[in-house]
Amino acid sequence: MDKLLIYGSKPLKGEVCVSGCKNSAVAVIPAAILADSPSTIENLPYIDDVLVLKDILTAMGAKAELTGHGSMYIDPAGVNTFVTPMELARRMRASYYLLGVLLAKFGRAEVAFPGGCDIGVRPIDQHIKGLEALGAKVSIEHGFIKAYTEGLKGAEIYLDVVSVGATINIMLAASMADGVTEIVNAAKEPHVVDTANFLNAMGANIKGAGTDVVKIKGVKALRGCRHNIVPDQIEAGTFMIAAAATYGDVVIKNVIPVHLESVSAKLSEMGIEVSAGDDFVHVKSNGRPKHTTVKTLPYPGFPTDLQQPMSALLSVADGTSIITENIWESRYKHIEEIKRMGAKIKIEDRVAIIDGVDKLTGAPVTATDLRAGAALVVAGLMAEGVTEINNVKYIDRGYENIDKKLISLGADIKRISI
Ligand SMILES: CC(=O)N[C@H]1[C@@H](OP(=O)(O)OP(=O)(O)OC[C@H]2O[C@@H](n3ccc(=O)[nH]c3=O)[C@H](O)[C@@H]2O)O[C@H](CO)[C@@H](O)[C@@H]1O
Ligand SMILES: C=C(OP(=O)(O)O)C(=O)O
Repeated sequence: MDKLLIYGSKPLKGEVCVSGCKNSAVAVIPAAILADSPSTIENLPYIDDVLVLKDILTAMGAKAELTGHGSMYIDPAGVNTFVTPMELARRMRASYYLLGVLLAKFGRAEVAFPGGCDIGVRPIDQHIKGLEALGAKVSIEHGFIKAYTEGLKGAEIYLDVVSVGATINIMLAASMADGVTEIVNAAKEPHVVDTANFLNAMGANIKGAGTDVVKIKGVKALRGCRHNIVPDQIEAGTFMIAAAATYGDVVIKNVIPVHLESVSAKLSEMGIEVSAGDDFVHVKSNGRPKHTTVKTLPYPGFPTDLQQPMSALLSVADGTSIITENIWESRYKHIEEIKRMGAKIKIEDRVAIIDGVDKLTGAPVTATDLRAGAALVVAGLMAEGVTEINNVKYIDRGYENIDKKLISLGADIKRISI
């Protein structure tokens, strides 16, 4: 298992290009098998989740091939099963999108219970409620979610909680249902919109993605298309935070600045210079950030996926900062690790009280999940001395070449393969 050695206290300077969005890629790739002809997906991040999905589709009979950097050709013609391979499906969260996809395609789906980051209880009751409203019978048996329908029919579905996964899964299933589906209290994240755009490019009729109410008029068939994945706003936000943490001066390219408004606003409040162009943001910091409060919320609120990297930055802010994690109840596992580096943080239920210290010092630490890993990278970049990050596999699930990109900005990082 790889580890990273970060020799910290080096300001990041220069330009870095953001890859395609993980959470969009993991929805669009399975969606491609809804079509009756091949698709080419471009701007895909080269990360473990994408490679696992490629293997899942291949195991199910599709032709899924990487055709150059960031590009995957998917021919669904050979897909011959409604059962997902358990071992592969459990290696990621978003394998559950095959539930909506296979139900729409075959009227049956057997999808292994998904894995993904251990950041709290991750129920799927809203996915199930939505699929049942469309006319599926759903049961949980032997580690599989099994769904069956005589024919999906459009319905109005009110989500009790704003859920990215449930919104996308229902959209996938409803795209070829008979009649109109309305998802009320839908998630508005950029990856929800990107998935709807992909489905529409294949011939679906989805309106309102990016608002609270998504309307899907079912169509008889979908055809393959070419699609460019939107930039990853979480990777972009991580680089923005890393630039601020190292008193750096970084232009982050290939982004959609409006997707980053909550992060830009928060960094600006903390005294960090943030400016934006059409497809880039520029982050410049000359000194210690001011303390602040952060509350994680569904989009367009501050994203939970950036809470962990942000907490690393706040550990050296001037004064006491308060973070409230409203989405996942166990998303503070990185805090014990950052405390080994000298941070002063107290957790009370969903609130982290962070007393900013003058500096962090490098230590051996372990990533417990993807964004915990990103937080430790940010901490390591600003710490005095060497930080050794173990369990880098979690980081590789969601960041393409994080070490190489940071090295290109002047960081001193070594990857050790054990
Ligand atoms: C692959 C992917 O896109 N992952 C993202 C997705 O995860 P994921 O789609 O799993 O997260 P959701 O948006 O569904 O979860 C949001 C909240 O709703 C709750 N909930 C969710 C579903 C459900 O059926 N019942 C229920 O109660 C969850 O416990 C959580 O508190 O959105 C999260 C919130 O932005 C991000 O942290 C993840 O990076
Ligand atoms: C929690 C995350 O991912 P997943 O839902 O794939 O586990 C994440 O991207 O931060």
